[in-house]
Amino acid sequence: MENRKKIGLFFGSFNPIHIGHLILANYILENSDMWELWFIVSPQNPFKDKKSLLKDHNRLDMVQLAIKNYPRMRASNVEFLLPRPSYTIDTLTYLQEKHPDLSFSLIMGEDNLASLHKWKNYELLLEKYQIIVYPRIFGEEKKSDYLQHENIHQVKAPIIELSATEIRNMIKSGKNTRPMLPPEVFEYLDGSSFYK
Ligand SMILES: Nc1ncnc2c1ncn2[C@@H]1O[C@H](COP(=O)(O)OP(=O)(O)OP(=O)(O)O)[C@@H](O)[C@H]1O
Ligand SMILES: O=C(O)c1ccc[n+]([C@@H]2O[C@H](COP(=O)([O-])O)[C@@H](O)[C@H]2O)c1
Repeated sequence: MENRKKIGLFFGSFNPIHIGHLILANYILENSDMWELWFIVSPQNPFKDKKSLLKDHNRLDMVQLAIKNYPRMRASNVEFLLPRPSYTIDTLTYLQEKHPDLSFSLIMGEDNLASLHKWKNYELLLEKYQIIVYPRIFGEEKKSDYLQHENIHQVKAPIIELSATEIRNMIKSGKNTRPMLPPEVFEYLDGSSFYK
């Protein structure tokens, strides 16, 4: 019988964190036996376009601002300190060794599950960790073969189809993004030149 405290890990670049992320995180905390949910801010990925990617610490700052009134959410910079590119299995292994008293699960959209077979050591990841999968509207017609796996748990979280890319584009063209961002994140960006 598992009696370690459960922690849900939500990985992303959070460039910036938006209300889609926050609504999902809150839904999972309120509808599961998770003790806490940790946002793992991914560092600048050398394989991705860096042009509009803010520095690691700016994205971490925004996550911290967004969750300051959510005591069961935390922001983690663990991947800033690990070798790059960051592979999820390596981060999970590191965290599990550092916190043997905690039990980590991965939170993932259906879109990411569809490409899980391309991830580093995905079989090990599936075997050792629980994965919570939430719905996304995405192009892939075929549902993942792993949906039936015993370590995959589907949740019916509401789908708020916002993307950070859309928000960055709106800021660039001078449009109002206030309703899409946590208020503290809106203020942080509004007073800066980021994405403009
Ligand atoms: N609206 C949303 N609702 C729930 N999950 C989301 C939403 N948007 C993105 N995610 C998921 O959150 C994680 C982190 O997202 P990420 O930082 O890549 O945001 P994004 O909005 O997809 O960014 P970008 O548009 O820059 O690619 C990813 O696993 C992604 O699939
Ligand atoms: O470990 C891997 O091989 C791996 C491959 C692709 C993506 N990921 C993780 O999935 C997270 C979301 O990926 P993406 O491409 O939707 O930004 C990202 O933060 C990575 O931590 C991990």
